[in-house]
Amino acid sequence: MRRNIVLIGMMGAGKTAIGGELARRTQRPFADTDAEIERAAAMSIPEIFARDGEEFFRARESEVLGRVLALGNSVVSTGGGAWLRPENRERINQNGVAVWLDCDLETLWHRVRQRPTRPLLQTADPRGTLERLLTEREPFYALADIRVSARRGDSIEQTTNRVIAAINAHDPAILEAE
Ligand SMILES: Nc1ncnc2c1ncn2[C@@H]1O[C@H](COP(=O)(O)OP(=O)(O)OP(=O)(O)O)[C@@H](O)[C@H]1O
Ligand SMILES: O=C(O)C1=C[C@@H](O)[C@@H](O)[C@H](O)C1
Ligand SMILES: [Mg+2]
Repeated sequence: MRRNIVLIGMMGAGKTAIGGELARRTQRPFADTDAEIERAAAMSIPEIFARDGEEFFRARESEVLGRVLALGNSVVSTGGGAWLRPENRERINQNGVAVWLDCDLETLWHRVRQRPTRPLLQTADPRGTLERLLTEREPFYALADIRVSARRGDSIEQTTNRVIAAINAHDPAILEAE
């Protein structure tokens, strides 16, 4: 079994930020599906959504996810919507352990409100959209093997420590030296 550690959760939960730190701490390769999609397309995510639409983006996301999971023993940060596709959940569960960074609406909003990089939030009421997405998605995120609450007051280092502790509590073999 390839024990990837796969971070899932809402936009702004810290998947990219925590994933990078977790990879450094656990000495694993790091892959971020959003960054890989942007690199392969040589376009930003808003540009991909604008030119080719969300369905096209989701298809590229599934491809990239499959490719990075196949590397094995990596830390993989996903985009906020990746976990919602059943085929992606199945792939993640087959190739690693899913860690949900569970973050409250206020913290998410505080982090994403300044940035125009999330096309799904380009609506008349972005905070309301974020709240709706959180409500719709939470039951799916809750299917993850491991849940870590990404609390607002915690530093990236503190949250990473809690992710490592939660993985060890779930199955210490995941982080044992290979
Ligand atoms: N304790 C913390 N944990 C995580 N991120 C933090 C923390 N404190 C500040 N941040 C900042 O909040 C932002 C979190 O956004 P990040 O891009 O990591 O989220 P994401 O889950 O990858 O979102 P997306 O699904 O859009 O890719 C970053 O700018 C990060 O530096
Ligand atoms: O939550 C989502 O559906 C998304 C989150 C981002 O990571 C990007 O993957 C994209 O903006 C879509
Ligand atoms: Mg990210």
